Amino acid sequence: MAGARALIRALRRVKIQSGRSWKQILKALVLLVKRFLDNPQVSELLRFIFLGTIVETGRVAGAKMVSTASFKQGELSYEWVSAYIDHHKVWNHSRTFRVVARDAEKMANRDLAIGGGGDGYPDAVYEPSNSEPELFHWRGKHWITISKNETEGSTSLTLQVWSRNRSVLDEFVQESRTFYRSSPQPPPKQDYDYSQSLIVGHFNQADFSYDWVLDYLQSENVMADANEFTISTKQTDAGWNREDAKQLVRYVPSSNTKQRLRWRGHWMQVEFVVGYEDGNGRTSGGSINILLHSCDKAVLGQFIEAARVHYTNASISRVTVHLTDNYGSWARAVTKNRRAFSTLILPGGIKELILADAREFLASEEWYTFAGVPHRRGYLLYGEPGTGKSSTIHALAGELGLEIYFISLAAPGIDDYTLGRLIRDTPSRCILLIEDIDCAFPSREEDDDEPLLDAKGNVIPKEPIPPRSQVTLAGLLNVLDSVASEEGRLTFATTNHIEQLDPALIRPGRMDLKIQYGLATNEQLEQMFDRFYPFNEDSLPELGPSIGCYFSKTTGTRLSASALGALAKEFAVAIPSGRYSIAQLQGYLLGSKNDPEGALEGIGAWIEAQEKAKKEMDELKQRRRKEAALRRAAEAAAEREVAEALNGVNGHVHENGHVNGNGHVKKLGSEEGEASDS
Ligand SMILES: Nc1ncnc2c1ncn2[C@@H]1O[C@H](COP(=O)(O)OP(=O)(O)OP(=O)(O)O)[C@@H](O)[C@H]1O
Repeated sequence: MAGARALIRALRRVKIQSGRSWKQILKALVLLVKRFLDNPQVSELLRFIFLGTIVETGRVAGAKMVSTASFKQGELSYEWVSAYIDHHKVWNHSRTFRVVARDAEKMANRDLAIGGGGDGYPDAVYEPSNSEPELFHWRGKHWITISKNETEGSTSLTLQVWSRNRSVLDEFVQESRTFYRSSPQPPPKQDYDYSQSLIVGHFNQADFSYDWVLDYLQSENVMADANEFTISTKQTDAGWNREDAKQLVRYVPSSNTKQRLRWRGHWMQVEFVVGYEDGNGRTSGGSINILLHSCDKAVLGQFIEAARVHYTNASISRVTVHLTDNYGSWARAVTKNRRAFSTLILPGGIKELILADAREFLASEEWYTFAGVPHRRGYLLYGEPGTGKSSTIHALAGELGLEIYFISLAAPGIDDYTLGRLIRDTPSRCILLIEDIDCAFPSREEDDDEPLLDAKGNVIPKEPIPPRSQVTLAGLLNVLDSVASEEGRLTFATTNHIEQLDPALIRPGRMDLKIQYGLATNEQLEQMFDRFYPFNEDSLPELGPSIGCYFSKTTGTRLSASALGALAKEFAVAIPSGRYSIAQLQGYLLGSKNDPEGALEGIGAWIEAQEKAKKEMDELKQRRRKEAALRRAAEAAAEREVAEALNGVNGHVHENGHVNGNGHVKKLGSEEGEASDS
């Protein structure tokens, strides 16, 4: 408007100054404009401006008609949209692909694979790559152009939704998300860090939750989808292949394989990171990483709780023993079949006493708190080897439903510091088992005798000397008294040499109940025979000898319960009481598993052989000791002779000042000697 007014004012001034009429002035003006437009450059410029205005107006109007969104790989939203458009076969008309070799069976859109006809060889699969925009007629009413861009390792999808209403894009994204969440097809394996959007849980092998999760995942058959395995024949790996738990070859997850499974409506990715093996064949440092397709932390909590409950239930029939690694951490757990308490053969009332004591202790936590007494209890089981100390602890753990945390004080890497850490890391209500506690104190005299030889000149093995421990008495006492030991923990220590233990270690408060395990009494021997040869009425004699059904060698008839009882009594009295361990006799009876009469018949000869071997060994030891004593006496006499001879010389040397103040003779040829000679 301002421009038009200025033009009118200018024309007025021209009219006044020139004295021409308005008609003449306008005519001149039209002529001027016409000349100007006749100039081709000017007209071209004007046309350009005109067209530009139209295009720009169209573009602005068009931009209001389309919603654009891009999705970058590495973001979960990319996976939603990608899975959704794969499902709708958007790329089927594309002409730009990358061809990869995959198993077409596992592809979301199998139309993009050139199948090999099930020949067991990978198929050629077309993966859409940098593409021209593809048109997708979504829900039959909205047009969406989708293009894929790959530049320098970064991939993205760009969507243009042709609608004036942005809510169409919202709905599309929402639908992709829902589709992805509820898809029966497992989500693709993720290599990206989704910790910003999803819950990620790391379960380290050193933590007990690792065992829960491992056990739980085994039961969920997580390996079903895997295509990378380590083949194992170890019994401890049983479970990853559930089809036949007894088969010898097992498929265990290889390092860093990622498996997907759906858990209570949530997809999760399980990454199994294999640890490293130490010199003793124990692995540590492994982990299980779980990427949970949820951002609700409560879901992770539920998962852990489910794993814990599953583990606890599964352990009811088994006893779990936790072992340490070479670095002083809890490394792995092994499970053993529970040993029935009734299979322990101990003199009257001992096992009942231990069980009742432990039960009473576990049930009286409140009392301990009330009385201000640390809630812990120590048991020392001592006595001859092979008399049932370890077996008692395993049976007790099964009976009380507790796990065993086993520490060998002689294990490499266990010192005062690591021992303290191990104890701190054990949960409350467990059995802490410290085996061969005497090896913590190197007071035991080393047997430095020369090896004993038998009649044939073979070396007779010595009684094994427990390896020395780096743990000190003070360190062990500290750990036993520490606050960390006050949480309802039963500490069991075993030893074959109670006489070598410091009284401070076994005083009440540290070791509250001390139980001696002796060699088998007649009562125990009878019980043992009964356990080996029980009578089972239900066993069918026609099937031949079996557990609970034995036959007489002389008559060929089945042995009755009373006949077996009589054999047991005879067996017990045939063996001198307190002479052999249960383990020794167990070894003997294993040779006549289905033959009680044979076991009784052979026991005399067995005892004879044992006694003979023992006598020979004692004689040999005695002879050797005598020889060693004689040899030492001869050596001492020879040393004395040399010393006396030297003393004679020293009488002379002394004058030259060569005997030191302590009466010790300086070594000839030593610096001092040489100096004085010169
Ligand atoms: N009292 C027992 N009752 C039942 N079985 C026993 C008994 N004593 C020994 N055994 C059997 O003998 C074997 C060794 O027993 P165990 O390891 O419990 O003995 P230990 O006293 O702990 O020996 P060590 O002192 O050498 O460790 C086991 O197979 C066990 O079944």
